[in-house]
Amino acid sequence: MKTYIMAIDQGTTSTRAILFDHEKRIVAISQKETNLFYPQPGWVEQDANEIYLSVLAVCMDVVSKARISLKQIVSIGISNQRETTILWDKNTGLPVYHAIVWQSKQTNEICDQWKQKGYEPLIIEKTGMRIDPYFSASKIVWILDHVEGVREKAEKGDILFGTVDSWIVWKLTGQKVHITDVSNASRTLLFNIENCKWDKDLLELFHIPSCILPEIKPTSYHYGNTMSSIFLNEEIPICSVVGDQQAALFGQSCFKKGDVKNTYGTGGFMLMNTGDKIVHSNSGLVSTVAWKIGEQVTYALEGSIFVSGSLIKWLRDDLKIIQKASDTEIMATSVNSCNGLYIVPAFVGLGAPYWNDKCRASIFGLTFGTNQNHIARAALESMAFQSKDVLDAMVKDSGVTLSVIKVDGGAAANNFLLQFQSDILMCNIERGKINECTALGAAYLAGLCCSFWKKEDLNIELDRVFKPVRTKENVEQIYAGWKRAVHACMEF
Ligand SMILES: Nc1ncnc2c1ncn2[C@@H]1O[C@H](COP(=O)(O)OP(=O)(O)O)[C@@H](O)[C@H]1O
Ligand SMILES: O=P(O)(O)OC[C@H](O)CO
Repeated sequence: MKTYIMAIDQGTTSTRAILFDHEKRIVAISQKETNLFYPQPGWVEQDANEIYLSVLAVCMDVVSKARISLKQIVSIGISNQRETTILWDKNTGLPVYHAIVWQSKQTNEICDQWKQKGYEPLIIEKTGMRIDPYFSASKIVWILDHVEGVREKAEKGDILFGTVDSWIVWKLTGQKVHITDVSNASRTLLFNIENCKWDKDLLELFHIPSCILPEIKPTSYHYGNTMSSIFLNEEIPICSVVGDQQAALFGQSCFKKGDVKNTYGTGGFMLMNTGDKIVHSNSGLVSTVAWKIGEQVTYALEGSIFVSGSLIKWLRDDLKIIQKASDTEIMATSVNSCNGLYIVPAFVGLGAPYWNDKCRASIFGLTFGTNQNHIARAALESMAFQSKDVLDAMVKDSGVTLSVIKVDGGAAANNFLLQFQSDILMCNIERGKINECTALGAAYLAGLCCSFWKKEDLNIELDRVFKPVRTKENVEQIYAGWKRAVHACMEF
C-alpha cells in the first residue's frame, strides 16, 4: 500500500491540504479561501470556526481528489499563520471572540502603555521580540479585558488560549490535546527563548493567567491522533506543528547556519537560520525559534513584513484594476519603469525594520502619465524594496554576506517580482520546483517524526535562478527613492 504525509497549511487568506508521497512529490492539493473581517480601521479578524471548518473541508477534499483511503495517510503535519490569537471556552468549545489576526492593530494602546511603563528592554531580552500589536500577548489581554466575563472565566480555568495551531489540534483531537510547539510559542511574547518555557515574569507583568496556556512541545513530535469520528473512523497521528515561516525555512532545506529564505505570502518574511545561537538584532529584526527536533533547538533571525501579497489582493478586490494576481506580471513588464511612482503599503503600519504601527499606506509620485500598469509595477516593486530593507538589516546583524536567497509563497510565481528582487538585492534568487515550501516543511517535520523520511532524504530541487542584471548606480538611485517615500509616509 502506498503511503502519504498530509500537510495542512493554514495561511492567513486560505487553508490548504497537500498530500506528499515518499518521493516528496505533490500528489494532490485542495485549497479553500478564508474570510478576513475589518470591523474598524486597522483591525483584522477571522472566524475561528470557519478556519477549523476549512481545515476539515480541504483534508476530505484532498483525499478524494487523490483517490486514496485515509488509511494511507501515515501522519499529518500542520503549519499555520502565526501570532493570530484565539481564546475559547473549554466547556462549550466555542471561541469567545473572533480570532484576532497577526496584522491587526486594535491593541495599539495596550502596547503603547507597555512601552511607556518601560517594559521593552526586558521583553526583548527574554523573548527576542519587541512590543508590537503583531505578537499575541496584547491580543490576549485585549480579549480578556474587552469581552465581558472572559477574564473571570479565565481565572477560574475555563478559558483556553491558542494560536491557530493549538486551536486546530485541540479540535482535531476531539477537544483533548491543548498544545503548541516552540516555533509558535516563540511568537506570543510570553515565551522565554533561552529556556524555551512560558515566562512567569512576563505573564505576571501582562496579567495573563498561566492556566489558559497550551503545553509547549517540540516541532516534530507525536502530539496525539485525530479523533476517530472526524476522519471516517481513522485515527491519524499528528506529527508536526510549526509556524508557517519556520516551516518554509525547513521546507527550503535551510538547515545550515546562514541559510536564508524569503516567503511572499499575505505578508513577506525573510528568515536566516542562526543555528543553536540566538542572534539579538540591533537593526529592527526579531530572534525566533526555528524548530526543536528532539532536544536540539535551532534559532532564526527574522524580518517580518506586514503587507506583501495582500497589496496585490487589494488591487484585485478593492481597486479592481486586476482580475487575478498573476495579471500584475504582464502589466508590470508592459512598462519600462514606474516613472517615479512608489507605493508604501503601510495598510497596518510598517513591520521590520521600521516598526511603526501608526503610519498608513501612501502613494507617491502620481502624474497624469500614471496608469494601471505603473500601479501594478509599483506594487510589485514595493514588495522587493521591503525585502531589501530587511536583507540590509540581516547582513548588519549577522555579519553574513548573502549571495543566494531562496524564495517561495504565492507571489513567488511572479517572474517580474523575482527578477526585480534579484536586481535590487544584488544577489541570486532561487525558486524551487515546489513552491509550497511551507506545506513541504510541515510534511518533512511530520515525516521525520514517524520515520517516513530521514534527514538526509530532505532537499529542494531548483526550478529557476534569477540573477542581477542592473547596474549598481541604477539600483542605488531607485532604492533611494523608496527610502524617501518610506520616510515621507512615516512623517505624514
Ligand atoms: N502571480 C502573483 N503575483 C503577485 N502576487 C501573487 C501572485 N499569486 C499570488 N499572489 C499573492 O500571494 C498571496 C497568496 O500567497 P500565499 O502564499 O497563498 O499566502 P498565505 O499563505 O499568506 O495565505 C496573495 O496575497 C496574492 O495576492
Ligand atoms: O499567512 P502568511 O503565510 O503570510 O503568514 C503569516 C505569518 O505567519 C504571520 O507572522
